[in-house]
Amino acid sequence: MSALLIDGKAYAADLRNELTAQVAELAEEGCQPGLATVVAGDAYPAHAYERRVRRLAEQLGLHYVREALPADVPEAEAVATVGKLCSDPRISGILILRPLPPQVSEATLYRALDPLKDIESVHPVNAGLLALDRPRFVPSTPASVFHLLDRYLRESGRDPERVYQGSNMVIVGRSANVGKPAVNLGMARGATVLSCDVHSYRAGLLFEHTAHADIVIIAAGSPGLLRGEHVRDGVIAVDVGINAVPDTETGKIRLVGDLDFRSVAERAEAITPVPGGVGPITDVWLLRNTIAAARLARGVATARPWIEGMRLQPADGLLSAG
Ligand SMILES: Nc1nc(=O)c2c([nH]1)NC[C@@H]1CN(c3ccc(C(=O)N[C@@H](CCC(=O)O)C(=O)O)cc3)C=[N+]21
Repeated sequence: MSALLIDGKAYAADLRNELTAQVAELAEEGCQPGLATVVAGDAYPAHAYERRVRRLAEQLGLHYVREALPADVPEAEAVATVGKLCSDPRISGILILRPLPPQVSEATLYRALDPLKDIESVHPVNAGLLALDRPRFVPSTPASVFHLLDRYLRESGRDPERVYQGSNMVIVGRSANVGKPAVNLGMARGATVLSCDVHSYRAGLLFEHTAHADIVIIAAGSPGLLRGEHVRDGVIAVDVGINAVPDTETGKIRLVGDLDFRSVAERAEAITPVPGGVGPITDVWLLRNTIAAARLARGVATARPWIEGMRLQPADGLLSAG
């Protein structure tokens, strides 16, 4: 079987078009959503992603503010910067880029966020709402995974909910920003979800589990970890890995996923490529959450930033704006 390629770039382009229309709608009401990013230190991944996000925000015509802090920034100063952005009325959403320098605790900085501007749902209140299946914002990477799965299933003529409710979903990787929220999203859709991580691998269980999966979502940060012999024929494989590795022939650095693409594609029904799969949707979804935050701040009833096709109750009915 040679797998169907799920084209994340095309999906991202369609989503971008939707956002263009939403920004135009808000502009008619005199509202310009604003996105602020906080990047501390000089970690390449943080700066590369900030550039992606900034480019898209500017293309969409959002107000954009970038706070760049030095690598030795005291934690209190980073907290004060976030606090300043929280009280800036022009800012609808705030993205704190990872990784942070070691002296700045993610948990401390995330708690400084106004939950209504926390567009990655890293604040405990928003992470809790997501765990309760009532998300205010769905974090962009797991949201992109399920947006892509939803759309692929619908376009292949199936009802996503019925597929999820009858499926074994194996999620490899337990990060707070991808693996764990993805487990919640999978459960909220009725899938039978199994979460694996390095302990599953060390115990020799990982490949036993993936061999029975109908849907595999892998965000392990381990290039080519899952190979064709580790999955069953007909699996739907979603690769969230973004690993920079030297090309074996040219030695040039290239991006690869956590799937051994060629061997898994031989067995899968459908597979996402790296690059060109989940990645390109991520920054678009972040902007989607930013625009949703702007609409929520204006009390626009329809601003229910859940993923279409999910039976998730919107959070804004649950909490006051506090
Ligand atoms: N708070 C926070 N949230 C993040 O989501 C976050 C972060 N910090 N820090 C850095 C990482 C990195 N990250 C990427 C997202 C998409 C691509 C992406 O779209 N990659 C393209 C390829 C890009 C290229 O070719 O250079 C693709 O997969 O097709 C890459 C990297 C999000 N990050």
